[in-house]
Amino acid sequence: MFADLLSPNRETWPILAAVVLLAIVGSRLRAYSKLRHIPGPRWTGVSEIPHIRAFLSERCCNWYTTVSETHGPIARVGPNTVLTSSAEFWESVNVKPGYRRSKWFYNAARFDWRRDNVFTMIDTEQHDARRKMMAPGYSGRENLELERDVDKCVAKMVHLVGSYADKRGNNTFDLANKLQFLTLDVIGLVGFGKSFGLLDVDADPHEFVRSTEAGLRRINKLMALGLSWTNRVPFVGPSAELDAEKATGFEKMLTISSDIVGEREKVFQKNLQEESDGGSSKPMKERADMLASFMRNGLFGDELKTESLLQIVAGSDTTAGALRGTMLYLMSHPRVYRALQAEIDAAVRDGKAPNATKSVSVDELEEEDSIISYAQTKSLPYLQAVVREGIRVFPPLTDPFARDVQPGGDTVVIDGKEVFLPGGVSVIPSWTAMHRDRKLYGADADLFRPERWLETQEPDADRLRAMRRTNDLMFGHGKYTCLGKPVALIEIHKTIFELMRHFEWGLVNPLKPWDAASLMGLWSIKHMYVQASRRVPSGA
Ligand code: HEM
Repeated sequence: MFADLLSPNRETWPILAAVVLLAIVGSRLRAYSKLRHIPGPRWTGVSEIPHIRAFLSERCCNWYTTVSETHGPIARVGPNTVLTSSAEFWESVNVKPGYRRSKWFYNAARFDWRRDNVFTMIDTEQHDARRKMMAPGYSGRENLELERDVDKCVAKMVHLVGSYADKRGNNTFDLANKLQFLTLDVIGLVGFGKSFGLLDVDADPHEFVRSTEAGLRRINKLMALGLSWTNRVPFVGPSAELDAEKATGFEKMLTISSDIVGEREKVFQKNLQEESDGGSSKPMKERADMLASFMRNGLFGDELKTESLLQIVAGSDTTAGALRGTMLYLMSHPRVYRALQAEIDAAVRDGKAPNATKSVSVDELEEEDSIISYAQTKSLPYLQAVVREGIRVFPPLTDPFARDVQPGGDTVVIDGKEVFLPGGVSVIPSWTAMHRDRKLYGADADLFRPERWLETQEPDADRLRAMRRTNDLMFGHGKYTCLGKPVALIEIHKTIFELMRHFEWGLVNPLKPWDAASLMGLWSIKHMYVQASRRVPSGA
């Protein structure tokens, strides 16, 4: 009989087929039994196909929102995966010691098969040690040039938009594209001490934008098909080896960043040597920026290059997404648009913001104090509320950022009910559902209404605190909190203030304001055509 099965004939084929079928059914039933107590869309208990299809549609976030609305704050989206819109639970997932990042998502985000960066590190001790070396550089503490660098780029952005506003004839332009130039230039200057110069030439000669989108699309597919592990396979996974021949794309980005980092490291090491030989303390005289801080904290060589490249990937699409979303909602909500401009004009009149309205040349705009300072933006409550509301109604992150439940499993309380999660199950945040939770934000949670951040006083102080905590989750939590949060917040507040102070905005096609795809948890947005015209602030 056994010998017959090894060399099947007409009679043994059906037996073989039945055994295979039974094995498949058995494995699916075992998979189903794991999360059968958690509701979810049909087939998700036994198959990954619905989730894979959602990833490949490049609108997975929409599916997540529907699933959360239909099945509640914890829902099953695959035989081993749950989705949560509970802010409290997601917060706890990020601080409980046994939970760790899920390989299937974070491995896909690797851009070199040889090494991880701080974002892709699964091992928590390794992650914590690397993060410690980098945190001072990302904060303003050891990065004294941070705000000034952002100012230079925002000034160039205002100048570029002004050049379109002054154009005769068709003066429309793709705001999504210009905002990406801005965020890339900021990362270049803040992270490497050298801007990529995209705003200067109003072009992307090395095709950074196109290549980033293509790279994200590729890894989105890898992740969807369960092939993230290939990113760790020697010579199969992506490589950070330089190909000097490549004049464009990700390789060019790599060459440019690698050259700058290499140069800076040489100077740093030389100064360090002189210092230890008894010379002056030159390393401290270096540009006090992110790179210098990383090196002062012991990050060198390939690790330094990898982490520097991570800034570009982690910091450009995210911040550009937040800016695009907020500008779109402002343009489509005239009441909010006018209220923000009224606060901006009053701030300029009352001396709470620099009066730069007459200065239109880029040199003048770059002059000290022509761009609102970050400290000044904090005295503008409506602007603060607009920024919070912008990332709430249009979360700049879309998909996974998954975590694995601790090996022994965990019993969690969601909406007052105890739920057991077996060890190794992946937990995914449902960003939009979490940030539009009606119980927390009220019946109008879907509406762009910045006032909600201002009107909640006693006896609702607790609710306001909960709203802020939930909103802050957009930048991660605990030891995974976004390292670039200070950079992003400085950039977003300043940019929204200056774009709304200097220009009136209109959408070219309100029926289809942009083309958007969700790739690896980030928005890839283009074709956001707008018209901007110069404005004279009231009372100026
Ligand atoms: C609106 C803009 C941004 C948003 C919404 C955002 C969001 C996030 C989130 C949610 C995480 C945590 C990921 C996780 O839980 O695994 C994160 C991590 C990170 N972000 Fe951001 N980010 C933004 C801008 C930036 C910028 C501008 C930079 C760089 C200058 C940056 C650099 C990083 C880095 C290096 C990490 C990894 C931190 C770690 O693993 O310890 N981000 N970001």
